[in-house]
Amino acid sequence: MFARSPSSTLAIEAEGLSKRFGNVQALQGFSLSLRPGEALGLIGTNGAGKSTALKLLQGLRVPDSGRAAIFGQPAGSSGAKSCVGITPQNADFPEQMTPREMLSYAAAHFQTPKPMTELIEAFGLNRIIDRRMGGFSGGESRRVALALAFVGNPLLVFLDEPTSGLDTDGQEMFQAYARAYADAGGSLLLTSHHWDEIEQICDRIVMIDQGKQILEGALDDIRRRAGRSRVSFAMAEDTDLPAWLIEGFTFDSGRWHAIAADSDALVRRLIRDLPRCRDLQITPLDLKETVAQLRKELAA
Ligand SMILES: Nc1ncnc2c1ncn2[C@@H]1O[C@H](COP(=O)(O)OP(=O)(O)OP(=O)(O)O)[C@@H](O)[C@H]1O
Repeated sequence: MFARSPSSTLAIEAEGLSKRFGNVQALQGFSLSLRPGEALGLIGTNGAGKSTALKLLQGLRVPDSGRAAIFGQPAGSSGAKSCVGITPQNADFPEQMTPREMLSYAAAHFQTPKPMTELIEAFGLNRIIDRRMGGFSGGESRRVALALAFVGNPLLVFLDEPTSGLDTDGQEMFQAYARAYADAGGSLLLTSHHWDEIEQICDRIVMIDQGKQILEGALDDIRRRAGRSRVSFAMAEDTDLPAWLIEGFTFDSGRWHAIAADSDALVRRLIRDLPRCRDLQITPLDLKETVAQLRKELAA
């Protein structure tokens, strides 16, 4: 379904990338290796340096220091570009063209482009594929932009906030396609503020804060490192509860919740002190909670 990488060469190999804009150190000493078939999520607050990192890796900006290679070729070189799919920075498509014309035009530049039918289905373009793009909604343009990233059947795709402006259907379609792309050997680097999207697609995350990498690892390792689970049970908010429980738990949507390092011990205590509690559950933390927990520990 998707192109396979030619060898075991790393899809991305970046070392010590730094970029300053005036007084702002947008990125400092950014290093990254991405293997074929890996999906990596770059996360961080607004202004953390994510788009800057992507632009340096795409060769759209020149770093002040450091170097980056794409499948062994300098970022921004024609060799690197031929391996890469990106979404256009602004989806200001020519108003008179249709998505079919635009995608066909782009496809003609690649040796083994994706079949049009696959892109139409993957990104839900059937209703708009033959409409002129003048007047397209933000979400419609975004769907075309995402299809453009994949049209050349690339070995590596860069996606900067791919689903911003997309409706739920569009988000789900994109997530399924991106995950299938990585499972078939494609490499993917995306930025997103949607934690659930990162969890759906990515194997690994890198977190940036004020231009510096502060957390990196496979999602499973990061969850293990956080070493916490959520313990929750169903009970009315106005129940008379033991004092220790009121201090440690919060109430939300009909359930009491706590984050615990030793969930078994907490459950034993609950059963002893609150035998009436119902539907006791131990669940893993979601990515947002896991990262918040690790950041708390790093700051301590
Ligand atoms: N061309 C530029 N000129 C001046 N400052 C810039 C420029 N590009 C980025 N910056 C600054 O560099 C910092 C990093 O910006 P960047 O766009 O990489 O952040 P980001 O993590 O992608 O943020 P967001 O989540 O808001 O998109 C910010 O403080 C931003 O204002």
